[in-house]
Amino acid sequence: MSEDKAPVNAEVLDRLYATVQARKGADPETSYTAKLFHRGTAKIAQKVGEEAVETVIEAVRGDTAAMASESADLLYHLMVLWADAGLEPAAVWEKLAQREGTSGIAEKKARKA
Ligand SMILES: N=c1c2ncn([C@@H]3O[C@H](COP(=O)(O)OP(=O)(O)OP(=O)(O)O)[C@@H](O)[C@H]3O)c2ncn1[C@@H]1O[C@H](COP(=O)(O)O)[C@@H](O)[C@H]1O
Repeated sequence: MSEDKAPVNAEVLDRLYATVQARKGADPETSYTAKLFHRGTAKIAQKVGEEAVETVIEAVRGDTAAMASESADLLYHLMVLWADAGLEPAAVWEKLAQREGTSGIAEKKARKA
């Protein structure tokens, strides 16, 4: 791998979010992200729902390559939804970090107690 190439790992999400943010106010004719912002929250939310459904369809079909592609579409549209709402990825990463080490079963029991 070349030295100057950005690493392909979860940091790609932070870079993607920065790109998405930078597209606010861009030309909807040349930027798909700007086009989504222009179409509004309901349309962006609809796209997130569609991509989520396409992802789970590929999971049930057992096509992991198609699932990876649909998952990328889903994450991209989710980033656009976050940016539209003014939600920073760091707030989500923090939630996940807070949950580290807590079993989902134990958490659910504590909620019901
Ligand atoms: N990661 C993505 C990404 N993933 C998917 N898509 C686009 O999402 C669209 C989804 O296709 P669909 O057929 O579901 O959508 P559609 O038919 O156009 O929309 P509707 O008719 O459903 O309204 C396709 O046009 C894909 O190219 C993306 N578009 C952009 N990005 C990232 O965003 C950056 C900025 O893109 P622009 O804003 O276009 O410059 C790019 O460099 C990428 O890093």
